[in-house]
Amino acid sequence: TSTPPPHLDFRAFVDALRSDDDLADINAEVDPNLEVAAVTRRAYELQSKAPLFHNIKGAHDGLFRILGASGGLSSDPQFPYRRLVRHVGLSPNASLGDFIDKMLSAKGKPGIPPVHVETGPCKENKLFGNDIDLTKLPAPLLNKADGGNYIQTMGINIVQHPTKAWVNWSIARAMVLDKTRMVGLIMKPQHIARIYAQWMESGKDMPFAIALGAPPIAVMASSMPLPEGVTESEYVGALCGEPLELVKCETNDLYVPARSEIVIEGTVSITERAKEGPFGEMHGYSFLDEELMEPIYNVAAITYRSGNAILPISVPGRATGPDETHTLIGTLASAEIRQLLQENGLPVLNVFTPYETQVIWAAVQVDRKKLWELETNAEEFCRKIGQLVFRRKCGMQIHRLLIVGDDIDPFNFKDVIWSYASRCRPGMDEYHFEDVAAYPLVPYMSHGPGAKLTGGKVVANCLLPHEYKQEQMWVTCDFENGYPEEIKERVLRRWSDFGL
Ligand SMILES: Cc1cc2c3c(c1C)C(C)(C)C[C@H]1C[C@@H](c4ccccc4)[C@]4(C(=O)NC(=O)N=C4N2C[C@H](O)[C@H](O)[C@H](O)COP(=O)(O)O)N31
Ligand SMILES: [K+]
Ligand SMILES: [Mn+2]
Repeated sequence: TSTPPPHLDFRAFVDALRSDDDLADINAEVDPNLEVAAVTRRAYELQSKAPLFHNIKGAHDGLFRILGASGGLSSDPQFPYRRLVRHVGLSPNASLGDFIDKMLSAKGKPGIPPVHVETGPCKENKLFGNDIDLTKLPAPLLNKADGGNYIQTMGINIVQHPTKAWVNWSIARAMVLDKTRMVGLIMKPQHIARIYAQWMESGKDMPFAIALGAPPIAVMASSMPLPEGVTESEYVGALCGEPLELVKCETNDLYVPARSEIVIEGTVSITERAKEGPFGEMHGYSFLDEELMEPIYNVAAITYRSGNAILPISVPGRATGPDETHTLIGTLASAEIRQLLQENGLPVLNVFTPYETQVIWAAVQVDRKKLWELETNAEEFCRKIGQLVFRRKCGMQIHRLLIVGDDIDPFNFKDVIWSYASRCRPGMDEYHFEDVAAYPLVPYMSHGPGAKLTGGKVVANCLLPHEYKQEQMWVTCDFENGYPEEIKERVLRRWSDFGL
């Protein structure tokens, strides 16, 4: 069979990065104890090529190579989002707006259920029972403060509701605990936690599978807060217009993408917990007192591709050069927030979480002409948006919404911060929400002055009062807006002659 396109096959995705000259094949031996992660972290921060480590110290029997920064910005400044949009089959010059449009393009369409195939590349090698020793795998230590080796940061956590009506795909971190066990974060209101709670009620351990090196477009849907009850694999089918191909797990009834690099399967205990973390997280902090007791994953089988399977990793941290917790989590939550606001009839054009705000803030771009028709005002409009976004799961990790006009590009932080700094009057233009669910991983919540789990959210109105009812009463003083077309054309034509 011919190799599927990059958005449906991880290996093809890696080859596409190589043909884009956006991949560094590193054959020198590299240590999974911090060195691999440090290289990856610097690759994000310098927006270098994605590092593919072919020679990991301690790798054996084809387990494993490591790919870092699969969701980082591309190394070509002309196409900064190329690596991202390759996940969803868009052309190299596609924008973040195109990426969001693509991920929302299956809304309202019926899901296309995956098809079950007999076997696939992920079945080429199988480990059971005594052959399994997670402590012998080169699972990377990602940050000097981490509490363990996080083998799972970019795989798809697959769990099924006990009624079998819903199979959820998400990304949730997990670290090696011992020979056959991991421990991983399972936190409300995430769907893995909702389904886990159902298994607890049923009194049975929760079957799981983690598919690492899964089809890139499936990784995107796994990182997207799709509505409760939506089976991500069916949404991906609708996105692609064709069903995903899945194979059955060895030790439970779950199904995984047939072309995955590595599959870890087993059951999550509903009784046993262990200390999880600390973990260098998405806001750029690793708190040394992070004492989480999280559920234990009991590993019953590991299956993997021949030819040296590849483990993708994410090394979260400061978004000086964004990593997957910014480029995937932020952008995909933005998509669902836009969908929510548009479905509620609000004149919202786009939503985006600026990397410079560590994706804790989201800019909401409003069509001002349509806003006039609502005959509303800042207080009423901002409160309505806050009530919608802050009371839904897709808004969980956003703590500040900036309401900006259509003269502002939400993907351009200089635009966003200009309107916030100059049009949002302190003490009068911000509407606070203290009774909504917070995102506890935000440092001023987990280690801040107030309650940890609720509040700390605000909607900032970055529109002047008259923009709610008429044309803006100012000329923006920049080259684009401050001069007639004829002058701008003349200046552009003569620019090089001026020697500027
Ligand atoms: C792309 C990506 C997403 C992540 C994560 C990571 C990466 C790379 C790592 C690197 C492992 C870091 C932590 C960060 C950590 C995290 C925890 C809560 C909120 C945001 C992040 C968490 C996690 O450990 N637990 C969790 O519940 N959700 C996570 N998400 C967000 C979820 O994948 C996202 O929210 C989806 O929508 C879930 O699907 P669902 O809607 O429930 O079907 N991880
Ligand atoms: K998901
Ligand atoms: Mn879900």
